[in-house]
Amino acid sequence: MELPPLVAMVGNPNAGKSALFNALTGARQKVGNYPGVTVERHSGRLALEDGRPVELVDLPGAYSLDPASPDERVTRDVVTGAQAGERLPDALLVVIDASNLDNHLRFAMQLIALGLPVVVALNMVDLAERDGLVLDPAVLERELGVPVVPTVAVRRRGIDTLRGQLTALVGGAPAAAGMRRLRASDGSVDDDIVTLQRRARAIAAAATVSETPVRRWNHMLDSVALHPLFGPVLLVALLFVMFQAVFSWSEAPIGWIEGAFAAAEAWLKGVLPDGFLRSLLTDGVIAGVGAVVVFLPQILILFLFILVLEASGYMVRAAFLMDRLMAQVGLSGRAFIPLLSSFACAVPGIMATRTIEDEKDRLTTILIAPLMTCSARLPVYTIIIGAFIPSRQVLPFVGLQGLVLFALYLLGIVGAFVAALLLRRTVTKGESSGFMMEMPKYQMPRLRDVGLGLWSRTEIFLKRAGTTIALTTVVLWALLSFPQAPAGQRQVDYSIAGRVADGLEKVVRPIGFNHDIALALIPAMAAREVAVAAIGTAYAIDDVEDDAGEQGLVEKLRGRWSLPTALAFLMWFVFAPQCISTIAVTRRETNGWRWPLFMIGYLFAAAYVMAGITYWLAVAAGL
Ligand SMILES: Nc1nc2c(ncn2[C@@H]2O[C@H](COP(=O)(O)OP(=O)(O)OP(=O)(O)O)[C@@H](O)[C@H]2O)c(=O)[nH]1
Ligand SMILES: [Mg+2]
Repeated sequence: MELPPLVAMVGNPNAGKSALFNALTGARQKVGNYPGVTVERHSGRLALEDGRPVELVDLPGAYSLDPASPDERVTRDVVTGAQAGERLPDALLVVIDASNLDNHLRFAMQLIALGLPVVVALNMVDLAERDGLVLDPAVLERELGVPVVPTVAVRRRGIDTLRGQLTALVGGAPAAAGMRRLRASDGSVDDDIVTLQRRARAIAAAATVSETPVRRWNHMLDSVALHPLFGPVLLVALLFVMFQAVFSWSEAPIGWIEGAFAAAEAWLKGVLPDGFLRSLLTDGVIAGVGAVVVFLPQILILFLFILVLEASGYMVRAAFLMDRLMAQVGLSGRAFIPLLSSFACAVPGIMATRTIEDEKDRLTTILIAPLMTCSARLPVYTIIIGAFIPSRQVLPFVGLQGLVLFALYLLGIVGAFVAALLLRRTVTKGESSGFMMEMPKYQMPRLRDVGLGLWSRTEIFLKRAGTTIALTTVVLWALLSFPQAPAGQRQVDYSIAGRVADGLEKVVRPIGFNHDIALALIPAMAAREVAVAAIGTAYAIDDVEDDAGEQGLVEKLRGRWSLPTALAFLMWFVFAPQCISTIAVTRRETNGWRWPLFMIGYLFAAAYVMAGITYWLAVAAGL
C-alpha cells in the first residue's frame, strides 16, 4: 500500500502547533515514539479537499535548527530527513505566533530555506488583535515567498483555508516528493543569527499595519522577559536583588524596633518590683514577642517585591518561564502560582492549588508547598545567619549573608523539585497536564494597591505575634519557670520544659542539636517563628541565673552554639513541617488524615537526614 503524503508541523514552542494539529485531525490521532529517544511522535490523519488522505505529524517546539534538547533534535532531524524511523516530509506546515512575529519568523525563515514546500499558519491573530496589533498576511506572503494563512487554532478559524493550501501544496505525486534529499547547506540557513534576526524584524515591521504604542512597549519588554536565555537570567537576577534587599534595607528599621522593645523592658523593670509578674512581662512577653517582631521589616521588604512584581504583570511571565522546568519534574505550569504564594505562606498556597484540575498534579503540589520558604522561616534564618555568617562583601553589592539566605531559598526549591520528581514516580504517579495562561499587559504598579497589600501583611503578622506567638511564649515561659530550681542548678534544665527537652534531646543529639534547640522545637510546632521567640525566652530566663547581663540574642547564640550546629539548625528548618496551620489546611484540602500524615512523615525524615548530613560534613570540614 502506498503511504499518504507526510506533512510536518513545525514552529517555536507555544506557537499553537498542538492546538492546530487537534483542529486539523480531530480524533484521528496516534501517539508513538521515535526510536532511540524518549520523544513522543504525535501523528494524525487529515482529508484534503479532494478526499486524499495526508499524514500530519506534530513536532516538538524548537527555537532554531541548532538543537538544545533531545526534543529539538528530533524536530531538526525530521525536517532534514535525518530522523531514524521517519521519512522526509513532503511539506512543512510552519506555525508562527502573530503576537510574537519577529522571534517566530526567525525560525520560520530557517525552515523555508530548507527548500521543502511550506505553508505558514499565522496563528493567534485573535490575541494580536486584542493587544492592538494588526498584520497584513499578504505582505508576509510576498516577503517569505510562501502562502500564509491567518488562523485561530482554538476557535477553528482559518482551518478550511489551511486545508485548501495543503491540498495545493501536496498536489503532485507523493512518491516523487519522497525522492528528494536535502543538500546540507541550503540558501540562507547559513546566515548567522544576527542577520536572520534583523531580516525577521524588517519583515515583521513591513507586515505590521498598525500597532498601538502600549503593545509595542509590551512586546519589547517581553522579548527580553520571555527570551529563552535572557528571561531566566533576568528572573534569577530579580530574585537575587530581592534577597539582598531583605538584608541591606532592613538594618535601620530593625534597630528602631529593637530600641523600642529595649526601652519598654527597661521601663517595666523600673516600675515593677522583681518577681514573677516582672519576669512574665519582660522574659516572657517582651523577649518572646520582641524576638519575632523585629523581623517585620524583612517580611515587608520581601512582600514589597512580590506585590510589585505581581502588580506589574511580571509574575505571570515568571510562571511561563518556569513552566518547562516544572514539566520536567512532572508538575503542571499551573503549580507555579500556588508555589510562589507559598513563599509568603503555605496556607494560601495550598488553597490556591484548587485551580489545578488534575488530582495527582494537585496533590503533588500540596505535598511540596511547605518546602517553599515561607515568611515564618525568615526570622529563624535571619537570626542564625546574623549570628553565624560574617557580614562580608563577597562581590560588589553581594553580601555573604544575603547569599546564604538566597541559598536557603534555593535549597527549598530544589528540595521541592526533587520531592516532586520522586512523588510523581511513586505515590502520585500520572500524566502531567499542559499550561495555559494569558499574559496580562505590563503596568506601573499602583502605589495605593502595594501600600494596602503591605498594610494587610503587617496586620496579619502583628496579630499573629500578639496572639499565637505571645500565648505560646507565655506558656513556654511558665514551663521554663516552674518548678523553681534549687540553688546551684540551672533553671532552664530544672524546669518542666527542660525535662521534656531532655527526652527530645536524645533524638536530636545525633544531628548536632543541643538542649536549647530541643527546647525550642516543641513550641515551634505551632509556628516556625516561635522557635526564635522560644530561644529568646529561654535565654532571658537563663540570664536571671547567670547574670550574663544585657547581651543581645545574637551574642548569646554565638556563645552557646557551634557553627556546625547552627548550619544543621538552618537545614532542619528548610525541610521540617513545623506548622500546625499547614497541616490543618492539608487535611481539609485532601479530605482526610492520610496525606497530611504522609507529608509530616516525609518532611521530618528529610529534615532529620539533611540536618544530620550538614552537621557531620561541617564537623568533618573543621568548621
Ligand atoms: N487565543 C488563542 N490561543 C491559542 C491559539 N492557538 C493555541 N492557543 C493556546 O496557546 C497555548 C499553546 O498552544 P499549544 O498548541 O500547546 O502550542 P505548541 O506549539 O504545541 O507548544 P509546544 O508543544 O510546547 O511547542 C495553548 O494554551 C493553546 O490553547 C490561538 O489561535 N488563539
Ligand atoms: Mg505541542
